[in-house]
Amino acid sequence: MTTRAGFIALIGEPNAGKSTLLNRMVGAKVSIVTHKVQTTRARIRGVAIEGDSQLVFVDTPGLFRPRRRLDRAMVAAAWSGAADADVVVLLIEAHRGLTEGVQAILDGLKERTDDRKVALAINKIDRVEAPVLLKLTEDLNAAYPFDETYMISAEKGHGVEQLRAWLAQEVPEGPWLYPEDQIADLPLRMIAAEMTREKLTLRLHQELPYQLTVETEAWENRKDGSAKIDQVIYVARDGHKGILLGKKGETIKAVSKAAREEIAEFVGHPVHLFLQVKVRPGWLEESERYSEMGLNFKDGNT
Ligand SMILES: Nc1nc2c(ncn2[C@@H]2O[C@H](COP(=O)(O)OP(=O)(O)OP(=O)(O)O)[C@@H](O)[C@H]2O)c(=O)[nH]1
Repeated sequence: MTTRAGFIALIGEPNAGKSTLLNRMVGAKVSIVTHKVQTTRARIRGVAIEGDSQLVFVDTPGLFRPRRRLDRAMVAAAWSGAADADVVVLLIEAHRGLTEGVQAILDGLKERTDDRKVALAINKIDRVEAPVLLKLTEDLNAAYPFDETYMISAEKGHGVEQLRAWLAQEVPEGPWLYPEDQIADLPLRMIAAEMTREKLTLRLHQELPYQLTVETEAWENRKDGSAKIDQVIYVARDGHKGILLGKKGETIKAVSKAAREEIAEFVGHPVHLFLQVKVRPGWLEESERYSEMGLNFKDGNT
């Protein structure tokens, strides 16, 4: 059997219906954090199985919070946050159409240099008449060369199956990223590691060494209701350590603060986060590092 697996970034303005769509695609059984969707900013939001494909949904949390204007810089940052996605889905609202915010996202998409596929999903089609929808499809495809356009209603379920089937065929061939029995409940420690990794990505942008991973080594729930969490950031080279620490340690301090706040919000109690940077040249070859991330060890993973 040929399996496929990949990461999918669902992007869009606030209120576009990302959570609704995600929940529908993922289904209650395998969603991770559906009960806290609005407040959750874990990068991995859910895992869906479609035939022989495993679809791992990631998001770019916090970057599309309600604002009057989405400026280009923010959209660019959002894009770099979604950088490890294999496929991108831009979700827009049918009745709002090509807003300034959507335009900003399109501008951000155009700045990309890779050839990743991007699908357009026009959501909330239940709120508009057919002619409006056709005109909108035309306008949006004139504004950006989408690989596919789907007209959906995340709430009512229209068109969602088709979108999911397309995603299943677009993710790359390869072993599943999560063992089937782990999907229902990605361990908290892994989610916490993802959060720290995300803060590193946001802070370091292009500078971020590709060969980097974050692990939660220890998690101690204390009597006072707080948790002490120890995480290790593994880098492949000595030089990378300096980048991560920053001048007088200011980079790592800022990352630690941001990650601590986010993890605390997620778990709902105070957190003491301790980050350590370790150089381990061979970590990419160590299967243990992969299982710690909830991934299957596989060679040649790019
Ligand atoms: N009429 C209609 N409403 C929808 C549809 N999909 C989502 N909604 C509604 O749109 C609102 C926003 O949906 P969410 O899924 O929370 O949107 P989101 O993009 O995750 O929002 P943020 O978390 O703010 O980024 C909710 O009230 C949904 O019920 C749809 O297909 N039709």
